[in-house]
Amino acid sequence: MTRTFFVGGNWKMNGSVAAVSTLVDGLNTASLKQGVEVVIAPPALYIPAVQSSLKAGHVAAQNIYSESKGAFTGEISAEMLKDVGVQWVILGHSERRHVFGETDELIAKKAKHALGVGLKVIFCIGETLQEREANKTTEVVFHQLSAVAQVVSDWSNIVIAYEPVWAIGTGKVATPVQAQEVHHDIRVWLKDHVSPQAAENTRIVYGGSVNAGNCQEIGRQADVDGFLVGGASLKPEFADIINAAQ
Ligand SMILES: O=C(CO)COP(=O)(O)O
Repeated sequence: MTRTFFVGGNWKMNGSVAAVSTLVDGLNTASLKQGVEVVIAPPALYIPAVQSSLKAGHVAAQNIYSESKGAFTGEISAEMLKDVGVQWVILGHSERRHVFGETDELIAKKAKHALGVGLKVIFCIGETLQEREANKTTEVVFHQLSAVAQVVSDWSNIVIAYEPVWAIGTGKVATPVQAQEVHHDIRVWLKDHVSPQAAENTRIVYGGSVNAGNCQEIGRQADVDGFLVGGASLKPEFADIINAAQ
């Protein structure tokens, strides 16, 4: 099975009514390669606006809580996303892990809940610079993967985003070789710990300072099935990144 190239745009906590409209108009009028799965994750408040106007892709939430409803001030649930027609959610993003202290266990609980409700999950993993320098990259990402594998057996609605923490928002992109190495290791891990089918079919996308200049070469690597883009997804060059699909 060939894996459909996937390009996500994570807008993080950026945007305004005017900026959202400009960004969506830009994507709607850009000439985009066919056959690429494009998913945009705006701040939750702007999801309906993007959803009703974006032609070239789907919408994701940037987070959910692990419960369906109740006294969880400030949170939104997987059920609410389904209710308004959202299909995707990003979970385990490095900023959720490091700024908001989300643990592997909480992220796994959220993933299980989201998948159970019928959402698709962009599941982010990645090591810090300190961990990479201590040669702990695979140990860290395998641990992050294991937490989800313990509670989820069907990976068909998961896209794995390998986002090395040191490359996020820093301008320090992983080299194509570095990205390929970790993506390959993740695929082997899936084969050994989930199934050969999951290894073959699961998209593993790269995130961390992806831009129009570096996306071609990273996207050409055998185990890179797309990108999760932060800063550059807020610029016209996002269209070039979509068009870097192999
Ligand atoms: O965190 C990211 C996408 O989720 C990557 O962010 P940047 O592309 O801004 O480095």
